[in-house]
Amino acid sequence: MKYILSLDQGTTSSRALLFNHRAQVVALEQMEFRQFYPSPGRVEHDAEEIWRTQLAVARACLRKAGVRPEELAAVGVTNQRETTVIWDRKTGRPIAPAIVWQDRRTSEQCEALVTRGLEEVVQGKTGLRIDSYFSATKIAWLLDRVPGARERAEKGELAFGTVDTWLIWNLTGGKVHATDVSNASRTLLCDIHTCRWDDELLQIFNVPAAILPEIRPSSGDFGVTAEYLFGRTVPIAGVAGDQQAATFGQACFDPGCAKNTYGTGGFLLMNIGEEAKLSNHRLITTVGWSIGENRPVYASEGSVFIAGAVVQWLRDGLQFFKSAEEIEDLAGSVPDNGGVYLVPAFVGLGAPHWDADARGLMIGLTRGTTRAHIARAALEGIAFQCAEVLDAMGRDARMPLKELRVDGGASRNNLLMQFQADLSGVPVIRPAITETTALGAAFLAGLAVGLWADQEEISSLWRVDRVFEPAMSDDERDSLMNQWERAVGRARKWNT
Ligand SMILES: Nc1ncnc2c1ncn2[C@@H]1O[C@H](COP(=O)(O)OP(=O)(O)O)[C@@H](O)[C@H]1O
Ligand SMILES: O=P(O)(O)OC[C@H](O)CO
Repeated sequence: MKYILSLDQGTTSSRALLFNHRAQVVALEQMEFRQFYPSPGRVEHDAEEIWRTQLAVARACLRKAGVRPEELAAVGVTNQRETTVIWDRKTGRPIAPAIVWQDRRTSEQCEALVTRGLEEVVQGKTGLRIDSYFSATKIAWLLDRVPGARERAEKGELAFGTVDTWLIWNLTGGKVHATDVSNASRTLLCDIHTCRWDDELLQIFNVPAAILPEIRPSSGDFGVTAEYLFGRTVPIAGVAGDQQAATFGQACFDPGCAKNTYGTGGFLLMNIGEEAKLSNHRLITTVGWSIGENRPVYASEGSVFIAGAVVQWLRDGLQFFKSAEEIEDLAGSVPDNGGVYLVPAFVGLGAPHWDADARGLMIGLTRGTTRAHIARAALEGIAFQCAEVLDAMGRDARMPLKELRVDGGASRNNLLMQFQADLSGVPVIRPAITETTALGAAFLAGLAVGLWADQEEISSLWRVDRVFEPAMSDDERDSLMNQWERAVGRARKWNT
């Protein structure tokens, strides 16, 4: 029996999962690590702690399952995206804390680039917006602030990587400095049409080429693990950013197939095929993955900043209930929202509004409003935001969405899933294995080493747990969406 060890390095925890050839989870280990908030808007990680926890859970996972390293067919890596690490190639030590994707310290630099009129050329090449979310301005910030760093980077003494690259470097004992196309496409430095680093972009963002990793296909050769880590070498054969990996793990192989992850935030990705079409509706275009030498597959992406986090807020901030699951019964105890709308714009609004100054609001309150109505409005607010992104995706792709595949903690909520199906007018499908991120990396690795023959075989491993069919009339849906849009209109630009 052969297994795939999948390393899932997320924003708040490092996880390792072992999958067998039937794509079943054999063991899972997880460790949280520290978040640093040195000042408002800044979020940092200790890259060495990321590596330590990742290695620890990988070893613990093998121990727990009683699987020997020689039984591993390959290792897959998937990761929080955009987070930026720079280290010394000789010592392997980071020159500064990692700047996390949520960190807004480079917002001003981004605004300056937009003012210089560079948005169009950057969007045309990268599919992204000029925003501090992505890696490029984080790299320049580190090079300009850490004494001597820029000079050392130009001499080739320093290495940059997103978290995948950092893990691969450490897994291979410093032998491989590489990233995959999906992670490269999140840096603002990669031309997504050619999947190469682009000189004009490097110049715009002031990043020296000598610091960059090699870009490789997501399913392919990333070297082997150093012998001292697991007792023998194992090929690293699949690498992808976590949202792209989840899309692969959901077997969204056909254009028009979309997935939504309902975690802290919501990440919607739709397969748009082998051409990097840009969005006309304020979404971003990103590389999904590439298999060996095949053309890459692209995805349209919309991020909703607050999804499951609104449930956490009701639980911890307002003490509505003790555990997140309880929201379903509370919200289900009333037949509808009673006219209440909750726009969870706690940190502004993401796609498709991109309004950093929007703030949360609750509207439609009457003397008859109860906690149950508010709980229901909170769940509905998650679905409304996702429906707006889906609508933008549908209009961009000019193809009707066939179904929405879901995963993430809040996808366990049946009321929410039914409401999402009702609003979107398409079936919402929850798979049997909801560990789709780790599974996607495992699939990419397994394909490269021949554990699975092709994507058809993978599709046959993906199984449905439950389908939520839309059951709402068009009139009712239109009227709800209309009210939601009015509520969003009032939340926008509040912080100005
Ligand atoms: N039954 C539920 N109904 C609604 N939200 C839930 C439920 N269970 C968990 N959540 C929410 O899902 C989120 C956790 O999901 P998870 O996929 O683990 O997120 P992340 O990977 O972003 O940490 C939390 O924000 C939590 O409030
Ligand atoms: O680690 P997650 O699941 O919060 O995902 C983070 C995303 O990759 C950020 O773009």
